[in-house]
Amino acid sequence: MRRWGRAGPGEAGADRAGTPRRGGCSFAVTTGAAAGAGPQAAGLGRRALQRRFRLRRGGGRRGRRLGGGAAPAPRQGEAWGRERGAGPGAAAPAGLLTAPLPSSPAQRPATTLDEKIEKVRQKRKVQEREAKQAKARDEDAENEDNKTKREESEDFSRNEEEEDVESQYSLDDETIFTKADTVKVKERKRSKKGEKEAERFFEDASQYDDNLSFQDMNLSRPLLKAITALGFKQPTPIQKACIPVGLLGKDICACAATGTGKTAAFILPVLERLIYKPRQAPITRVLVLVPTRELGIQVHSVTKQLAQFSSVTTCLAVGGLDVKTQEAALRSGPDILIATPGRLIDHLHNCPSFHLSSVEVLILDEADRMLDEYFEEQMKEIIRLCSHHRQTMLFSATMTEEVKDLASVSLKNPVRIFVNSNTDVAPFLRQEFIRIRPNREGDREAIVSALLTRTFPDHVMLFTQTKKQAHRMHILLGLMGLRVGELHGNLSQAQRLEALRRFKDEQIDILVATDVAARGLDIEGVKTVINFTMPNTIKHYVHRVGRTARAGRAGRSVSLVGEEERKMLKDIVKTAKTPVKARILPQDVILKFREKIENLEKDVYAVLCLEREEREMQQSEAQINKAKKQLEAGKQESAGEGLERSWFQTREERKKEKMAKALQEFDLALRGKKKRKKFMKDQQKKVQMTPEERSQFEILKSQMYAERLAKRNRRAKRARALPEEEPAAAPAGPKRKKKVSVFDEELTNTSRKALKQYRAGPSFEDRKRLGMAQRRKGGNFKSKSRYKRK
Ligand SMILES: Nc1ncnc2c1ncn2[C@@H]1O[C@H](COP(=O)(O)OP(=O)(O)OP(=O)(O)O)[C@@H](O)[C@H]1O
Repeated sequence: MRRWGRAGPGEAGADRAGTPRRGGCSFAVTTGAAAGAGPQAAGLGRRALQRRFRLRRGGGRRGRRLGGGAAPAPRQGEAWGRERGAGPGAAAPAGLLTAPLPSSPAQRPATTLDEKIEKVRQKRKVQEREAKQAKARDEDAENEDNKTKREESEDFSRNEEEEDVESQYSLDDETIFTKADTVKVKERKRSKKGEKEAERFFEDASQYDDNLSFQDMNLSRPLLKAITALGFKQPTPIQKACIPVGLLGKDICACAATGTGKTAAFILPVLERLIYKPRQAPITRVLVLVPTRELGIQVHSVTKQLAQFSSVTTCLAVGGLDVKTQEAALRSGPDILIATPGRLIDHLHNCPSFHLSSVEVLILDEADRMLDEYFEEQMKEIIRLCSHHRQTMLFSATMTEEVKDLASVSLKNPVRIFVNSNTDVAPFLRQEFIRIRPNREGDREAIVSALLTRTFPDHVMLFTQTKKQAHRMHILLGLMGLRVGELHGNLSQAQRLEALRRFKDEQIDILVATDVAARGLDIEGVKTVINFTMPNTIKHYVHRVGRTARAGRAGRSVSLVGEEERKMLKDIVKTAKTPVKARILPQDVILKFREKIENLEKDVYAVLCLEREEREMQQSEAQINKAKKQLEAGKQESAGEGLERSWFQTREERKKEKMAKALQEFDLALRGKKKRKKFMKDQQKKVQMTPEERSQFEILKSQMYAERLAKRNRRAKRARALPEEEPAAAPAGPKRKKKVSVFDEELTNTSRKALKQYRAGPSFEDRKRLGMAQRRKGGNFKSKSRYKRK
């Protein structure tokens, strides 16, 4: 039962692609700047035509599966395409959003990955047709009577050109479709210990008035109008709980499941405050920090939609978009600033008139991520620069409860609002798992391909652990004839946004992504999330599967679980509120797909080769451009224009800092058994380092240990702690007594008698003996005496 939801599809505010409605927003300008994004390649037009041809004929696998009623592929270049004046199929080269490209070879159009895949597919198709014709000719020679039959077949093969490709790359074997997967309910093993009560360390307002409506919340008319325009009928539980507390100006630490409307829960009270108490001068009063650029764009878009009937101004400052435009927008003092930490610090250091001392409200969306080690230094810097008298609000679906983790934002009497526990998945999510046996790890690609071809053909997000994996899956699935895109950190910002847009506009059916797309993204209509491998932590899992089953809708996640990932699966089953399912694919289907993938390996290689060639070309062109730019910069510098931007932390610095921190902890851990044990435990709990970082850390660790050891050996030792020097191997023969000097004897003799004598000073006989000796040498006994005491 849905208790809340939108008023209906296609209503106002449906545009969540980040297209702003009002001017003055940096995103609008910068996306506009990206307009030049490469021309639309001819290959794409051909592809669209082929697809239309296939649908018209009612043939083709996809057409059949969709009941022949599938709409033709959306016209490329619609929506954003018109605004940006670019063919969406063409990915913009890196840096396009940040600087105008010089007019020279770099403007040479690059082909997209999809075009390369299509090229390889076409080539393969020609080869196969030729092979088929050759085979037919052989048969013809053998049997003259079948001549007419052969002609028919050739005719057919010419006409059904497209069908050939489909059957080769997709599925010629009908059993693959007819044989269904088995789905069983997974038994839940309840923890005997029982659930640990959450530590209650500040005021708790997790209980909310279920009958509260937006009208009861004392929100201004412009906000109520915007809420209606967005199609929100009832507030969601987190909105019911948070908005009244937020309006009181209290600090909040909130947790609610994915897709339950946390963005509106923190933006609405803030907008109300800004409308109620208008600014005297143009200053930034609200700062919203988010971990990823795409999320920044989305939060900015939601904020603009909610503020559309008020005079509140907003600004977006995230990486990958034009710096100069953002600087200009910041100088105008927007009321609300939405930013990623890195770009914000960049502006704070390089834009003299911009500061955070006027910030009245600080919001951390995905707060647990913002407070983890990755952003630690940047967050310290930002919080240092913010006003002390501010309201702070923290939101996440996996909100931490550890006081020490929250300490850095110095919350003042914060109110804890946990509508869900921090391991709860979205309420209408159906979770499925596919077991990968230890010796069948190589089946993952085949299983995912089978799922996407047979069961979940569209509106799917496929999460992989690495960028390389994501890229390979894009190629592989593309070669199978599926409409795929990829989203990860190896792409330029323009390419990332383009992939997202194509997925939202249903130009592609499957988006292969890394964890960069796991948090916060609200893409309407995602039906299925597939995990190629389980993520590192349950938190990551909750966010990944949270890309579906949003806003009261149903969704499904299918995760492949290897032997090593079973522990996480057990934890998920334990905390699940609805039964978790186990899906089993028929073995012969998996085998069929394995075979298909093996046959496609050559084509994958061909696509990779095309990519490499193109990359090399682009690199040399980029070098030429760089040299050109340097020449120009030289001229500008001499004209006094070349001002360098200063950076808070370079990537290298951040890496070094991370390493230094780990080493510091290790150093501490060396000092005691207890600390060492704790350190080891903490290390296990922490998010894993990359293999390179781990090996570097291990090297540094051993170096450090050696240094400590050397230092310890160099340290001056106490006489009594000195180890006895090992006597050299004594020569054979009678033992000779070692001659000990008086000096040695006196200094090393620690017997009670000798010490007493030392304290009492030299005896009369000694003094006499030494005095005589001194006088003989012509010295003064008193001043030169070895017994002289201080
Ligand atoms: N009161 C409401 N009624 C109907 N739909 C709503 C309401 N509030 C928010 N939504 C919609 O719910 C969807 C999810 O909202 P939002 O992105 O804020 O979720 P979230 O809790 O921040 O998710 P995540 O944890 O993944 O970041 C959005 O499409 C939003 O428009």
